[in-house]
Amino acid sequence: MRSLLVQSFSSPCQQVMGIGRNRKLLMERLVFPASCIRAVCLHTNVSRVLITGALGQLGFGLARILRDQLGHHNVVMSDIHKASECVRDSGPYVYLNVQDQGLLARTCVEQDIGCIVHYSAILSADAEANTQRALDINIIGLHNVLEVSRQLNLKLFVPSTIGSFGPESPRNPTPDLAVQRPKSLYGICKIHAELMGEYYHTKFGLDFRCLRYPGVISEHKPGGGTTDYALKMFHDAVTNQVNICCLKLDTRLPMIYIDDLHHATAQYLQMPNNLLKKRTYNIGALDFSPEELALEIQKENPSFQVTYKPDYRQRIAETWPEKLDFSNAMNDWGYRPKYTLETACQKILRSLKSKLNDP
Ligand SMILES: NC(=O)C1=CN([C@@H]2O[C@H](COP(=O)(O)OP(=O)(O)OC[C@H]3O[C@@H](n4cnc5c(N)ncnc54)[C@H](O)[C@@H]3O)[C@@H](O)[C@H]2O)C=CC1
Ligand SMILES: CC(=O)[C@H](N)C(=O)O
Repeated sequence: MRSLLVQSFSSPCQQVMGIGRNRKLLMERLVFPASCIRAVCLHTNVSRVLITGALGQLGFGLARILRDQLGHHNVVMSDIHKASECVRDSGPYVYLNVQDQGLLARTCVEQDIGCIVHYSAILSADAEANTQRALDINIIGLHNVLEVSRQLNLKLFVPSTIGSFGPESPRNPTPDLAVQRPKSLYGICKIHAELMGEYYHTKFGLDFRCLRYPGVISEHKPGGGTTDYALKMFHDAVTNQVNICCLKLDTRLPMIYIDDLHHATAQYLQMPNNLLKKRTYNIGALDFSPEELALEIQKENPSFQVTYKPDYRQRIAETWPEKLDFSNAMNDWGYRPKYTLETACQKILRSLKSKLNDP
């Protein structure tokens, strides 16, 4: 019984970690409740997932989903800052600067890592303001992660972005395969990541996986991205009711609600290699302009007002796609986003309001 339980637990993990096909076939015939599977996970010697840059907008939410699937202790969050108590209480957390290849390799060995989710990055607006830092983290950090993954035979997920396309790409819709001549430094770093990952896959057999994320909307505070204008709108809507938007009112961009993004990422990580026809997929969901977002927010907050004062971020945004074609992700591995602009806005605003009232 114990060995069957151990094998059944491995079903989700095994796909993330790339365990053998025969065990997978056996496991597919065994069905156990999730609680039982999770309990066994904690006591089994499986390799684990490391998330770099995990204290940003996306790391914690993905860690939560992967921990539900793989077991609490099998997902290690890492970043260069001190983690909050809430993060430290949630599971393993280590300091890790991705510019230090030795420390990265050592962390992977000591923590028994089988898969890296590489979230460390300098986003588009911040990269324009700090070229050297962006090159150090987005290029050198990526090279370190690729090399360590190759040397230790790890699975590697690196997100790309709508920013990897440029003004010469078809913009509505933008397919997976298109001309990619990005004009922002961030976009140049990300197309480099896509191409290097695919090169390592072809040349060294690295299990490299990449999704081109749209702008992510969530309750998170705005950070260094161009699409973070939307996060700022949500926060301003629940605090001072006025917002100055850094983009023109009709700048349409592809976006996604954070829960859809995390579920898609976790699902893609678990896909068996034989179902993947590509290593890099677009995942779209929503597309809207600042004006359309403001109107949606006004349905919940009628007194909310926006003034449009485009700055350097407008020049970045207008070279990006308006809408992504994500039919390959739907056909090859069953990607299905759930949230509409309306349902995502309601969820974000209600949650921000309740936090404001009960911090
Ligand atoms: N949030 C979004 O809308 C989108 C994000 N992405 C990609 O998803 C990934 C995660 O994005 P977010 O969480 O939003 O970014 P974020 O900017 O919120 O977080 C990035 C994290 O990287 C960490 N970091 C910076 N330098 C580091 C270093 N030397 N070593 C280790 N960590 C370091 C930062 O401390 C930060 O916590 C990034 O690769 C980003 O390019 C792609 C498209 C859209
Ligand atoms: C779309 C992205 O990659 C990011 N949110 C940014 O705006 O830089």
